[in-house]
Formats: sequence, C-alpha cells, structure tokens
Amino acid sequence: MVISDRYVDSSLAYQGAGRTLPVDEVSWLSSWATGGLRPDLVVLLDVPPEVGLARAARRGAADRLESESVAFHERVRYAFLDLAAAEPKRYLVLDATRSPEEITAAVVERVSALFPEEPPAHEVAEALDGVAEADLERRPS
Ligand SMILES: Nc1ncnc2c1ncn2[C@@H]1O[C@H](COP(=O)(O)OP(=O)(O)OP(=O)(O)O)[C@@H](O)[C@H]1O
Ligand SMILES: Cc1cn([C@H]2C[C@H](O)[C@@H](COP(=O)(O)O)O2)c(=O)[nH]c1=O
Repeated sequence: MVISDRYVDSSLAYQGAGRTLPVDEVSWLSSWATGGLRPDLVVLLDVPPEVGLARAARRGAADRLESESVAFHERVRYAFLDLAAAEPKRYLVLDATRSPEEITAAVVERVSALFPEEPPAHEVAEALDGVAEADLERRPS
C-alpha cells in the first residue's frame, strides 16, 4: 500500500483552478509525469477556506499558497469537490471540521474495505503445509 499526502489532484486544483492555468494542459502534463498512475482511493479532507486558513495561521506564518485570497481557496476547494463528484467511488469526502478521531475512524473503515478479508487460519495453515511439502520434495535426498 502506498500512501501519498497530495498528488495530481492538487496540481489540477491549485495550478489549474487556483492559478487559472489551462486544466487540460496541467492534466496532460501530470499524466505524462506519473505514467498515468492513479490512486485507488483519494481521501478529501474538506473544510471551508476560512477554517483551513485559521488552522494554518495557528501554526505560523502563511506560505505562498496560504497567503492567497479566500476566492482562490474557494476555487481550489470546488475543483477538488468537482473531481470527487465526477468519480464518487474513487473518492472519500470527509467533513474535516469533525474531530481527528472521527476522521481517522472513517478513513480506517474505508481503507479496510479495499483489502480482501484475511483468509481463515486453517486455509493459511494448509497453504503453508503445501509450500513445506513442495520444498521437501525439491531437496536432494
Ligand atoms: N480535524 C481537525 N481538527 C482540528 N484541527 C485540525 C484537524 N486536522 C488538522 N488540524 C490542524 O490544522 C493544521 C493543518 O493540518 P495539517 O498539518 O494536516 O495540514 P497540512 O497537511 O499541512 O496541509 P497542506 O497540505 O495544505 O499544507 C494543523 O495545525 C493541524 O493540527
Ligand atoms: C502536489 C501539489 C501541492 N501543491 C501545494 C498544496 C499545498 O499548499 C502544498 C503542499 O503542502 P504540504 O504541507 O507539503 O502538504 O503544495 C500544489 O500547489 N500543487 C501540487 O501539485
């Protein structure tokens, strides 16, 4: 499992919608740069810009993007939400004004569903026996 904090969607939202660069070109370039690799699941932690900017301000001086206008951050937010709305099965949109504990629980539940259930213990044991027997058969006597 590979977990990435931000990826191509941020380029579409920040450089495309935020900075109003041509989204098609940002999309094409991102796809070229990543070889078309797409996440199985995108978790979108959604907050109104005022909430996100207030949180960011509490941890220190604003960076270049945080210094942008609320209108810029609104465009970024709705670009993310549009991407999610276009492919709801590949996105988990969470209201990130909720507590970290609630958000964690929602993410764990959704990520767990991506993985098949562990096989029953007796199936694991049988499979391991099979590997051991095959290994013995291959050994010179
Ligand atoms: N659910 C939450 N409730 C309250 N505060 C939160 C919550 N989630 C994050 N924060 C706080 O908001 C601030 C920013 O969050 P975080 O560090 O996750 O963002 P970030 O990954 O740096 O964002 P960016 O990728 O935009 O730079 C942090 O100070 C964090 O403690
Ligand atoms: C991938 C990517 C990121 N950004 C911006 C968005 C955030 O403000 C920062 C990343 O901050 P973090 O604290 O390291 O998560 O970068 C962007 O504008 N375009 C992108 O493609």
